[in-house]
Amino acid sequence: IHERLQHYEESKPAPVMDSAAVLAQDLSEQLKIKSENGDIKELAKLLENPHVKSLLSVHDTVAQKRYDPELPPLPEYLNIEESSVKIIRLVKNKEPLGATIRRDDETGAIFVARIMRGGAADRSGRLIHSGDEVKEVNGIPVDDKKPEDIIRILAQSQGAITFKVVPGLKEDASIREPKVFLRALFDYDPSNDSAIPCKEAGLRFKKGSILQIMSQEDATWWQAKLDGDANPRAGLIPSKQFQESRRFALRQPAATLPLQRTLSRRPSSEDRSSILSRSFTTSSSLTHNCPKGERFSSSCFPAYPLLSCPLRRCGAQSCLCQGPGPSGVGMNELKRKLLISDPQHFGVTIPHTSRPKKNQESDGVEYHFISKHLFEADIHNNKFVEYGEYKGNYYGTSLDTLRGVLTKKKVCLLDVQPHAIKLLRTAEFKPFVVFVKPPKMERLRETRKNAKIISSKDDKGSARPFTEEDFQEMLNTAEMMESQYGHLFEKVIVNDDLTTAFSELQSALKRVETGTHWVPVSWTHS
Ligand SMILES: Nc1ncnc2c1ncn2[C@@H]1O[C@H](COP(=O)(O)OP(=O)(O)OP(=O)(O)O)[C@@H](O)[C@H]1O
Repeated sequence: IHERLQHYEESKPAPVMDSAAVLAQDLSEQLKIKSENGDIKELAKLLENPHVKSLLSVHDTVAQKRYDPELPPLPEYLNIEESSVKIIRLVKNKEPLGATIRRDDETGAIFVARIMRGGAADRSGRLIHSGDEVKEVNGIPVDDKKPEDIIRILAQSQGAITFKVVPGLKEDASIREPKVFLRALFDYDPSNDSAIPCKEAGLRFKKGSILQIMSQEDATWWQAKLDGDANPRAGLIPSKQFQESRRFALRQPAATLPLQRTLSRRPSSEDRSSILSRSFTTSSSLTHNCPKGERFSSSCFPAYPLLSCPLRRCGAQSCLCQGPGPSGVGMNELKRKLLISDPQHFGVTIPHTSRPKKNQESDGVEYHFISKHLFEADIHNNKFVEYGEYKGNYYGTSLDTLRGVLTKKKVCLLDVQPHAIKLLRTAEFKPFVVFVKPPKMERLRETRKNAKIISSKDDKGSARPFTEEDFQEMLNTAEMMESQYGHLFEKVIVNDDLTTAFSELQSALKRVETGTHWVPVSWTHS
């Protein structure tokens, strides 16, 4: 009946009047006076029929929207506990009820542990709440039952289910909770999670999925939905705090990320003519403006969040950050291709240096040449996205040069270290961070057969063919970087075949610039 009536909910039939019973009564009185006609007699008889009278009375009740049952007053002898019992009838079809239960170890009482947002119980007008004590299900007392038995009764029931509950006192705070969106930074499968209170209620998701957090009422188990999922019912996921505490407990002593990429890069103008390869961090004497505790070292790994900060959909982004990628993986090659593909649309920054200008160089072309004193003052005033020192000279990318590219309405292509990405993750720069990673060893050997790497080990920085060690180092570094900084990357591109990787990068950028995508809420405030 419930399902059939739902059909009428859409057409919303409106009553012509809400006092049909009174009208029928009046009519019936008048018809009695003129009872000689056969038809009139029949109509009068019909209107006197108790079933018709009841039908019209029900019609009027519905038309007047007087649904609330008129309950008899509570008997005075009822004790407080009995007076707080509620009988609830829910209509359930094949989908799960959307509630989990728990048993109090001391008293054996069964409680509603949580109501899954958007589930059948939740949609039935929030009649049941977490914290309610369940006394009976379909007339069967549950105090001697295990939660599994009750779940079985519930799973087998269809149609109306009757609960007798003692309402809990706790207010359902989650109704007022704002719904937040987060990006998952790990894969989760509830069937492999021994800690989850109910595996069936768990939500499976993949790293990178956007989760709509429906309830954070429980500090350990949040309720979430996958963004865009038509199923209205939320599932359980470990809360941010809980997942991070578990990961912390399991964490291995952190390995040291090889300084290879940071230390192996060479001053650009000395080694490369291309304006795109303005890397300047080169020797082991390098110093970064990396905040304390965020260098590539074992003792100070950043706390890697497993769920991102709150997100919101937003339009185009202004700055493409590549990196940190392993040396030789092809970042400059991809950057060069992008710039050639649309020089009006993409731009790069020109670095600053404190080294003396060479004869063939011009200020503002290869570098902005400034004095060591001024460079140090700019470091002090946090004017650099990142900087380094090589052979006693400073090299760095300033925030102002980045702003200069952006004011020309260009997308700035930057190749920076993780700490710099963090610095740039603001409403002003809105970076889209791409991590370029190498393919498997066999494919590296195949694709890089004729490619040359610019050697960082010899000081002249000459180009030479890739060696097995280069490939291995590239793979190891990529793995380390992904595991430590994966949460900063919006897109991971495997640079196997260069043309394929390039078109993947191009279409990702196009999507970002033309469509909407998820960015931290804080970026959308300004
Ligand atoms: N997919 C690919 N297939 C074949 N060769 C490639 C591919 N990608 C890049 N290369 C070649 O590998 C070499 C190194 O590439 P590139 O200079 O772009 O790396 P990089 O990541 O910028 O290195 P570094 O950070 O050390 O400057 C170049 O000769 C480039 O042409």
